[in-house]
Amino acid sequence: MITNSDLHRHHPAHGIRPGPPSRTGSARPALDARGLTKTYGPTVALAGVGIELWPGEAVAVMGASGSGKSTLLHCLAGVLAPDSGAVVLHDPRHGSLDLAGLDAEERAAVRLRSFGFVFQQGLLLPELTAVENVALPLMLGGVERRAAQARAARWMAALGLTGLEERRLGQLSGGQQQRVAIARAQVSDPVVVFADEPTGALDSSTSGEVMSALLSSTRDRGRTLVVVSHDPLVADTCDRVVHLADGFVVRGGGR
Ligand SMILES: Nc1ncnc2c1ncn2[C@@H]1O[C@H](COP(=O)(O)OP(=O)(O)OP(=O)(O)O)[C@@H](O)[C@H]1O
Repeated sequence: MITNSDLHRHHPAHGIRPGPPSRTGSARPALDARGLTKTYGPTVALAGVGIELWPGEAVAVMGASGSGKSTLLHCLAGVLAPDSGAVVLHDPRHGSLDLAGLDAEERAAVRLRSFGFVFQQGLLLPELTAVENVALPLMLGGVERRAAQARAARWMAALGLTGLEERRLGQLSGGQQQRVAIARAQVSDPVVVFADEPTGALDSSTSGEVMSALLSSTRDRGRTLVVVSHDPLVADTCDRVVHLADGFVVRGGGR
């Protein structure tokens, strides 16, 4: 069980509003993307996409294979620069900026301080222990090892992983590995967590547990969760579904 007092102890300035999403309580979206286009040679991956992502909401992005979901996620998260359009991030700690106007190095810095990532697999390093994996984003951000690992251990406890801190990846189940990945995504207290098929490698009951951990650690703490998934059960647990087809949002882009 994740308690707000535990998680907020190190972030007194945020004014986090726990509880269900209340979009009317927030003046600005966490991320506001307008007119995003991205082509790869002759392939139009994004054809002019607009989407608002609000604090305290979980949004599923769905669509057929090749409809542009991953490209959209990568443009929203500053992994890729769109060919045109804007991706305005409102981070209460760092102000507002357009990710599309930044170079690759600046986008990497924004990703580290403002975003968290959970993928199907592959983000965790097998040679590190679980707690070292979780602490890594903090250490990359300059936090001293002992403090980073202490905060990492608190996030692991919040996600039901107490006692598994010293295990390596191969000694954890698939669901435990994904909860370690969620702890790692959360440890820097990101404004938005991006999850690309986070339950793709899991059975349905483990998938439910992982989604519930993702939702309680993001949406329920007033943060934003964006999930790309083919699984309608995953989409059902989100507040809103954005449907993409041929690089366009065909349903659900705004509030
Ligand atoms: N690096 C790339 N080079 C060339 N074409 C690409 C590249 N990345 C994506 N594409 C193309 O852009 C289009 C959108 O791809 P994208 O990966 O965003 O779709 P998707 O909806 O995430 O698909 P999937 O569900 O299969 O992962 C597809 O036609 C794809 O082939």
